[in-house]
Amino acid sequence: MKLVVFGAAGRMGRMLVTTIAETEGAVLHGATDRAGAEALGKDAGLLAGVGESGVIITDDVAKALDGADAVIDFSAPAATVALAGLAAERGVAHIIGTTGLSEADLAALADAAKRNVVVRSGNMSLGVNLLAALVRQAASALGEDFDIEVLEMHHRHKVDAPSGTALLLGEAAAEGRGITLGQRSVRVRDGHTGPRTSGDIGFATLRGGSVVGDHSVIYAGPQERITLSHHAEDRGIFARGAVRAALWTRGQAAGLYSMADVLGVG
Ligand SMILES: NC(=O)C1=CN([C@@H]2O[C@H](COP(=O)(O)OP(=O)(O)OC[C@H]3O[C@@H](n4cnc5c(N)ncnc54)[C@H](OP(=O)(O)O)[C@@H]3O)[C@@H](O)[C@H]2O)C=CC1
Ligand SMILES: O=C(O)C1=N[C@H](C(=O)O)C[C@H](O)C1
Repeated sequence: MKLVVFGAAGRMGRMLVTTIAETEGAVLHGATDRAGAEALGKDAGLLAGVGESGVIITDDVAKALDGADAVIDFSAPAATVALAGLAAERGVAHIIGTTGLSEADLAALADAAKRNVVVRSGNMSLGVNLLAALVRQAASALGEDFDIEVLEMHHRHKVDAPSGTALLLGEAAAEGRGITLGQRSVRVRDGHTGPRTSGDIGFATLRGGSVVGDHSVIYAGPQERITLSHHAEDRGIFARGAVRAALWTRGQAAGLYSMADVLGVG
């Protein structure tokens, strides 16, 4: 499969270039980054530290997509939405790891998925997608006397909150409870908040240092507490999931898929 890495100079972009070089059946076909980025004109493999790839990082996305099978995109919301249209026009499958997407962004991606194969997940790792299935199951088994709180910590450079993974886990808990997350989520608490409303799903965000990604779902009940957690130790887990998703798209019908579809969990 001929793969393009969009946002190739980023933390995940460089990890993706490395993972593609290590994956049988995957070939780096193109690498792009933002107009004006310092990395433009550099070899993507050299920048990632895996040796010369012969693929030069460009801001000409249309040209990079030419002849490609899939594009892997861990960038920023506006860039992801713009790319969705370009990829759909060319029939290049779109693997989306970008988080911090608004409702309008998600609607635009769903629209592109009517005519293209799109895989989107707030977390591409096997562990988190398995955790989501466990979170759903626990939420369904426990009643509203168990308060659900989602806690996450990430590195100091992360720009969106709550994390895509926290929202994915919150959605899983809401599904287990048979409720709509948007109507019951509490994403910020500050000042005199009053007591907790039974049935809400709360979120708490920590930022600092070089933490790759820690997530816990806490079920706080009367006199007991259950915690389900995942600790990401290396970005390679996300990149391997994304490349696996790209290989999985071969022969799939147009549609919006999740990592649970790719991994067969959940
Ligand atoms: N789903 C998952 O499993 C995971 C998701 N993520 C998500 O992936 C995204 C990227 O994370 P990370 O790699 O740490 O961030 P970085 O900031 O390191 O990388 C983002 C890259 O995208 C580039 N970019 C930004 N805007 C554009 C644009 N308009 N066109 C082309 N390229 C653009 C950036 O360029 P520049 O720096 O010049 O702006 C940068 O090279 C985030 O949303 C993060 O939450 C991260 C890890 C796992
Ligand atoms: O920005 C990150 O780094 C990460 N983002 C994703 C998220 O928002 O959950 C996935 C992972 O936790 C790392």
